Amino acid sequence: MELQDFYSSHGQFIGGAWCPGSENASVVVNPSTEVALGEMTPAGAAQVTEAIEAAWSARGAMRALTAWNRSRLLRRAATLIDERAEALGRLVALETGKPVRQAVGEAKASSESVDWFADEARRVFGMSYESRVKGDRYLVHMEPLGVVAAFVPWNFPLLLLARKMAPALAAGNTLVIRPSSEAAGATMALIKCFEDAGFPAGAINLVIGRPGDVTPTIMNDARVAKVSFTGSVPIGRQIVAQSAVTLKRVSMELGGHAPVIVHADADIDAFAALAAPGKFRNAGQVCASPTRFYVHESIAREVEQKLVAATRALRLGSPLDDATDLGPLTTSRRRDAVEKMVDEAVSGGARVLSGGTRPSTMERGYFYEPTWLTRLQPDAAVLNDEPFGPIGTLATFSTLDEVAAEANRLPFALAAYVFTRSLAKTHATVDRLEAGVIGVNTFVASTAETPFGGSKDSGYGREGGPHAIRDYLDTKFVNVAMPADAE
Ligand SMILES: NC(=O)c1ccc[n+]([C@@H]2O[C@H](COP(=O)([O-])OP(=O)(O)OC[C@H]3O[C@@H](n4cnc5c(N)ncnc54)[C@H](O)[C@@H]3O)[C@@H](O)[C@H]2O)c1
Ligand SMILES: O=S(=O)(O)c1ccc(CO)cc1
Repeated sequence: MELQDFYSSHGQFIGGAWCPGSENASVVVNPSTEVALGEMTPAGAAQVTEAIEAAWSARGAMRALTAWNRSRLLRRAATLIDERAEALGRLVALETGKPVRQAVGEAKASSESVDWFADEARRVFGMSYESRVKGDRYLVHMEPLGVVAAFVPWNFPLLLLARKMAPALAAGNTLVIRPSSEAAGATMALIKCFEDAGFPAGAINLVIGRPGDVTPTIMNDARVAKVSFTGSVPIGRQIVAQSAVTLKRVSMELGGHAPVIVHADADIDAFAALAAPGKFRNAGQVCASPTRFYVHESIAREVEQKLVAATRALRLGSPLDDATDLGPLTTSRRRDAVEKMVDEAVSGGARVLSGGTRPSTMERGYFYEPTWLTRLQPDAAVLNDEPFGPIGTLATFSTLDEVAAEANRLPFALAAYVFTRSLAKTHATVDRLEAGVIGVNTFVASTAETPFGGSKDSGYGREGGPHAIRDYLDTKFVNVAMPADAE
């Protein structure tokens, strides 16, 4: 099916039916060609209210499902996502510019996440314990919150959506989802997997619209009990402030600026082989992307040479080509922001070790060369603001005290990475780092079964792992006193 036909036949998903949006059409652009993939009609505020009403009405149908039923539905959705992974990945590649192999990997990881929460649905345990009054019982029930709103960004439109939908549905909630319009088709195709799995009508609602039409409507509606947001720190702050009006619960998965500490005893070849693809995965548009690389001064020269060589071996090109490692940035505003950061750093005296420009080989598209910068001024924007693009910075250190202070200097505390062969150094470094997730000798910091999230300005709440479902549950205490004349 042509993408335009898919946008027209799908669109918004409200109360179990696909329908067009009520607002003027907007164009979805292919970031690697700058050509329109098609047009879709965004949802207006009235449709967002309809979606909240549908989710509110479907609470009963979701509560009528047993945990085993919810588990079966999630398992079916996971299987469908897995079966459709190639098609889902292709949509992500077209809409966001992510290389197709990485995009298919994202679809598979989304399936794993839904599959993992299919099991979690059956492990929502309450408690029963002895009362301080003989014969009475204290019971603690875990219950769904009701209607949950999920705001999902464009950089991992499948995985980040799956990580919100799966625990919310496993716990028995209903959903109103607002994805980024940049990845409209990929999101619709993922929602279709849940529809085809057989969730009750109204349990899952999708509204793709402009923030001004969608967000205030959701935030001001007291029927929405919780909001889970992934995106930038400034928008996260706005949503937390707005949540006060109706006292919604909030989970925030915001930005990062991950430090990487490479100790003197690290395996340099293994590090360089992981660091180049790790840094430039999805063109650096990953909140956990490794960004500030601190290398022990005794190995700095060798690390720099090997890192630059490994980076030059990466293939930049069409996201639809299986051999591509690096596609374009997803939006022109991201490419422009990256370009500005690099140009300002260079004006301030930074040295470019590789990249530092748009590639001369690509005539169109929001491409930017994988870039390494060194000798940066401490106040350079790239060392302080999240680059969210293909830029890595290199600096040296001599002591753990010095590098730990530098790593923790920023208000972000999402991911951090450490490379060493020593267990003692591993523990000493990990203990000092402020981060929600830490990779030691690896850039894999998140799996379906492990908790992902940050603290400080990087937000709060955890996605993935056994902790995640707690954010979607309410606790009810029941004190069962025996009547004096009970039989
Ligand atoms: N944590 C992440 O995974 C993640 C993902 C995407 C973007 N970002 C952050 O966003 C920045 C760049 O992205 P951008 O140019 O799209 O920035 P942005 O701040 O405009 O938007 C970030 C995300 O929030 C959404 N958004 C914007 N306004 C919103 C609102 N009022 N209500 C609900 N959602 C809203 C957008 O659709 C997008 O998905 C990056 O610097 C990065 O910090 C973070
Ligand atoms: O692919 S993952 O490493 O699991 C991952 C983690 C965080 C984010 C948020 O940008 C995206 C992907």
